[in-house]
Amino acid sequence: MPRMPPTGRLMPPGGVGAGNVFAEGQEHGEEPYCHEVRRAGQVRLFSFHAVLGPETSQEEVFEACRVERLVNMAVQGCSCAVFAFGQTGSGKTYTVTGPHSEVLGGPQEPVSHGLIQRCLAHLLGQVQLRSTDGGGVTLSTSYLEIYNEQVWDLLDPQPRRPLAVRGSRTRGFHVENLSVAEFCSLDEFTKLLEEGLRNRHTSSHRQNERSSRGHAILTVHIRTTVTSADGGVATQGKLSLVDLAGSERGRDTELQEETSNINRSLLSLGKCIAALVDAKGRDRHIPYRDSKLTKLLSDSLGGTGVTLMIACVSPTAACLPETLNTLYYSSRAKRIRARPAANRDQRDKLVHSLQREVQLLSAENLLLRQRLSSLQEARRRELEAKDPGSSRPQSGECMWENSAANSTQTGGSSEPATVQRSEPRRPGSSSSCSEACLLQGPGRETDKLQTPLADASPASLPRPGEAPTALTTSLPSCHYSEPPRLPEPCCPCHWHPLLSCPTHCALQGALPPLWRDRRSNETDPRPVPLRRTKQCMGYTEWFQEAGGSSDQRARPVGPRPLMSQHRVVPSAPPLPISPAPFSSCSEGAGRKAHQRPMRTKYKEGGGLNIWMDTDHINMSDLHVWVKS
Ligand SMILES: Nc1ncnc2c1ncn2[C@@H]1O[C@H](COP(=O)(O)OP(=O)(O)OP(=O)(O)O)[C@@H](O)[C@H]1O
Repeated sequence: MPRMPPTGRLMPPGGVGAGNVFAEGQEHGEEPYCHEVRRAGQVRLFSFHAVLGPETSQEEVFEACRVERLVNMAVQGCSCAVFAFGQTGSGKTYTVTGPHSEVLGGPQEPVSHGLIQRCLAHLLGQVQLRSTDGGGVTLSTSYLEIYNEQVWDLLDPQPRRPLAVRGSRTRGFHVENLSVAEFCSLDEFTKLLEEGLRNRHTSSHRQNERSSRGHAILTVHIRTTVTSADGGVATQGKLSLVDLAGSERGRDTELQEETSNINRSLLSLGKCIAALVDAKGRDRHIPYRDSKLTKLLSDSLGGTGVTLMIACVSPTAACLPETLNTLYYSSRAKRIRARPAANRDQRDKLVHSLQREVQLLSAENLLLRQRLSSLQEARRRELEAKDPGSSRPQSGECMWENSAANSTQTGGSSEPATVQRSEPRRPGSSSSCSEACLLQGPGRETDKLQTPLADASPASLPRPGEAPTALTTSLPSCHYSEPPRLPEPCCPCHWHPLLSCPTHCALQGALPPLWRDRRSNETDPRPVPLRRTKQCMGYTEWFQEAGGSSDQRARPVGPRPLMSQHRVVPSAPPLPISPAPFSSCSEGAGRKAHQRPMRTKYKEGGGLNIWMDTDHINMSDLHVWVKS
């Protein structure tokens, strides 16, 4: 296909070489073609993946640029883009949509179809193939123009005001309220395309009778749904066809503002390309925010997309500086390395993130169990060393009973009870609780706890005043034979394994603190402070909260329910986190300079940020986390 206007076919002596279209494809891997630019004996050599002369047909351009491959990738869920870039009047619009006169003046000859129509014909063929295989595909399109740094909806017949470009973590940069039209056939699409082309801003100037004054971006969204039973995933692919406005040296005062806006946004695009090529590592800054064009092309340029750039040049000697600019620009763009990846459906993404969460929690569980058993082992050895034969709990003894006794003795004083002062024994434990219960019980019982919690519907959750039957029946009777009396607290934070108590726990060095529930002591006249926010709730408290109606929860007067009676007390003893490798805090609070975020845990009613204290973690812990 000839890539130059008919007026530019004459090559003046000593003028620019004959190649006009330079296809830059990030995904091409074959031997590049070279293009020579000569002037006054000087030679500049550029290499491209394809160089197409003036005689090349539209069909040949489509094939040489291998646009079919991009369409196939878009069907598989990638974000693909095709840019036409170059000087004004060099044939960008012609390449992308075909000649103006034909597109807008009646039925277009198939032979002059541009890349857009050819891509769509191929795409519809692919969709048909897929639907015969049992997969569903939904096609929709949007068409916008960036004119004078304002975004206009080309599919809106009466656009009243420019649209805003917004950025979000999930959607990236996008245009608010942009119309998206669904289509099923090439005819339907052609109508939409013609409507869009009619709404474009064009002007006449010396180099082009009908020059585009803005950048046009046509985006085809390809959403696949899974209907086959092969376990495939739903994807959301995107194919963007971009007809950039031509770079030019503005002499015409009428078009001065348009020209400077065009040049400014092309300059921003050039800066982004340079930054993408030069910068290395994750911390690189790409100035996408400099213009709306770069914002909207950010995912195609530097994200997980694949981009093909078609550089159009004019062969006249007068255009040599612009030609060289275009060739430098596109040579640099060629050096961007793409990392194509399919965009999976949000639901699929969620499933994968939850699976990862489960993995992390399993690793955490394993780590905590290991720590627990090593502490128990150390304690047994210590006791054996002190008094041989007395360290193993006798039949009928439970290590936690002493703790309960201690708690009773202190009679509700706020002095913290620690293991150093007395041997802790689980409250309410019976004679059947053995050493194995201490070492392995936590794991078994955590599993038991999790199963009914996972299956519980809100209706099946216990209300205040009711015993949590589903849970109590699944646990050893020794743990629920009487209302558990919790050991005295040392600070407001509960014994959630991931919570740290910077003051008390560090001092005590053995047990993390337990939340002292003063409400269990009806004679205590002191007001009950609200110790923790919902964001910090452990699952046992969530269980209580979920069980009661809001009315019951908000009851201001009267005897308060004995919360400890409804509390599901996990049988695992408080974990020895001293000093704590993990700590948590609600959003934005408690962050220290030496703490680095590990991950975010999703919880209902708010987030729980988990931080890793790098000063207090040992390498084996780190290994587990990094590996997971
Ligand atoms: N290969 C070609 N064969 C025949 N005519 C062409 C060719 N390329 C471009 N033209 C004609 O040259 C003129 C300018 O082309 P076009 O509008 O596509 O340029 P452009 O690069 O989009 O310019 P601008 O940036 O100003 O919009 C048009 O009339 C178009 O039909």
